Amino acid sequence: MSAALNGLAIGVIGAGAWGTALAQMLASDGRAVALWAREPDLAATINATRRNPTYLPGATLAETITATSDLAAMAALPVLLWVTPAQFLGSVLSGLPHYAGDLVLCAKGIEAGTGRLMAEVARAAAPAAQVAVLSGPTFAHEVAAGLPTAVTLACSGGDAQWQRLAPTIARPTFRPYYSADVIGAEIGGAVKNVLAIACGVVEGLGLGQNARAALISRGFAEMQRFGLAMGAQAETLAGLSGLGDLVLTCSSSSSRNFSLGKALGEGQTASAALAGRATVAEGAYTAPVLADLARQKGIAMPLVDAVVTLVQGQAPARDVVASLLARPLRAERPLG
Ligand SMILES: NC(=O)c1ccc[n+]([C@@H]2O[C@H](COP(=O)([O-])OP(=O)(O)OC[C@H]3O[C@@H](n4cnc5c(N)ncnc54)[C@H](O)[C@@H]3O)[C@@H](O)[C@H]2O)c1
Ligand SMILES: O=P(O)(O)OC[C@H](O)CO
Repeated sequence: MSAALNGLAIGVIGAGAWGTALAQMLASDGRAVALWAREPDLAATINATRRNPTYLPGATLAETITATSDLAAMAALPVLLWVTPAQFLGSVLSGLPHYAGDLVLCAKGIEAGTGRLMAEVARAAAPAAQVAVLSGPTFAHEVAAGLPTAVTLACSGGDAQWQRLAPTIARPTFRPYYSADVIGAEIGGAVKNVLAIACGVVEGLGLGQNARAALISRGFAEMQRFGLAMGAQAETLAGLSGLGDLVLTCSSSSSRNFSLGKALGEGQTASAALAGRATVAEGAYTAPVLADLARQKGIAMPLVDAVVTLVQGQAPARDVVASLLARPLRAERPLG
């Protein structure tokens, strides 16, 4: 299989919904793309049937996508889009410790146990790699279908890395926008997943559109407080990878995080709502570590705390909403 990857410009690590959709988008103009699947039988299925029935059913994949489960073979590619879920970035990347190409991180989350953002995890596992972050409002099935999509591409290597990556990643309906703010791009994606669970709860409880808009706005205030304290730039948080993705994910049950919250709001227990999911709702894993980081920094994130209470099954959704509404009245300013 590795011979088949010789000379390819780009590969995707992780054949979940997002990795598969990114491979499909990259192959949309006939370019060859390598797609690494953790599951060997899934790699074989993709090559034989041009389908990923486990994670992206419905899409017919381009002939120029070559799937493999040989991780070492991917090291030869100069650009890798890394799309394993956040909690598995370190373990999978440790299989390519000497990778020295462009490593474009696409997972949205914070590592539980360590509190590390994705770029920090990546730099520890593959110190020679040049890290970038791709994040924004991007439902996988829409990208796979070729619908117009815009993302933030935050490059730790600045303009020189952007000049390398933009032509490799951009396609007529997929527009990356340049940023040098890696931390800001990471924080927007990680925090919005947690807030999307809260928006799903609002939907599940039938609390209405006013409540959801209030939650998006006050949730954005929490994202800003946390992000700025972590060194993010305000304009990144207000851009595609922050507010843009928050609005998308908080508005649709196409979001796994939103649908998890909806199930909780409808009265399912957290353990039942989380059990048996083949797909990942990153916010459930990020919420506790995000709340810990915020506490350590003295940053108030009441909505994030509420999501932690819910995903840890400590109280039913109605009680959690009642305590949020009973909080003392205060000034609106987001950073106060
Ligand atoms: N699906 C989307 O629309 C979308 C869009 C943008 C970003 N993302 C982000 O992309 C990342 C991947 O999400 P997805 O939707 O592709 O995943 P998914 O839910 O479709 O699939 C789960 C993935 O996890 C992998 N996995 C399971 N156990 C593993 C393990 N022990 N070690 C390594 N990998 C393991 C599976 O192989 C599979 O690739 C997440 O951080 C998600 O937030 C998803
Ligand atoms: O389905 P979700 O909740 O993981 O969200 C998918 C993407 O992150 C939306 O941008």
